[in-house]
Amino acid sequence: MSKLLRKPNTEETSAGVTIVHDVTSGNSPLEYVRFKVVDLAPGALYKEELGKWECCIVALTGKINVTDQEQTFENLGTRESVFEKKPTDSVYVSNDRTFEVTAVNSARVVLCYSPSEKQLPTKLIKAENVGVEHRGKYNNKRMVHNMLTDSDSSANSLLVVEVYTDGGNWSSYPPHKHDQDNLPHESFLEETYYHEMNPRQGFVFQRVYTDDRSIDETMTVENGDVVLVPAGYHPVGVPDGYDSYYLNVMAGPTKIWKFHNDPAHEWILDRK
Ligand SMILES: O=C(O)C[C@@H](O)[C@H](O)C(=O)CO
Repeated sequence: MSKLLRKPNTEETSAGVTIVHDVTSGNSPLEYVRFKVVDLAPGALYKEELGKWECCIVALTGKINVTDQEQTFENLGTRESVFEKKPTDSVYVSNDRTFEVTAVNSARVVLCYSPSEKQLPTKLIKAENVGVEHRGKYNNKRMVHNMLTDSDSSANSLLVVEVYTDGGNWSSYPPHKHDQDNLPHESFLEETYYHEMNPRQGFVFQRVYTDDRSIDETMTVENGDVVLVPAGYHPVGVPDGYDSYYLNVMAGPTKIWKFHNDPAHEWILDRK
């Protein structure tokens, strides 16, 4: 299996808590992005001291309470399935704080991290304040939920978006990359993809490749998988009959998303 593809863990880690994914700099090629998916049974508690990491806690499905031990936000979460295709609530918690998440009912929580030194206020990102964007034409249509964008000063480094791609379409396409710290032309941002499919037995294909092909992996991605993008172009193709959801976390030395399209395929954008 590709080193860039991670399968979900289904074994309970402690009472009512399953760490489905845990991508760290120790077990991956990523230095700027850490990523975790946690399943909580009703009433279960997950607690973490952040140290020098900022974190965006996404109420992916189900309902949760979140506290940073000063403020508490209750009944966060808007959906039972990501395929309800409506935005959800998140909480931004800065470095050097401790947070707790308690499940009100059965919940899946996504934790998105990047290195951070400067403390910022804890912030509730309410579903109704998440920007919804429609991109693309022909078979390149997708819908994006912008939870933390590069123009949002709520976080130091983190970018978090959700992307819906209907069956038969492509996204992160034409292929683009952001692996050179060469602004204003291109920024360096690592990225993770957390994928789901509807119906859940579906699969999508994701290719991650660099110009020199030192990375060139084409992966069959199934429900609940994570794909790591340390560098390179990273398009996603979705077979007919199945809808795709993914959540992206991006971070790097500068919080600017300035991507570079693969020149071989950029013409896709110029079609009338
Ligand atoms: O517009 C899309 O297809 C989504 C992608 O831009 C995705 O968020 C990404 O690849 C970011 O670099």
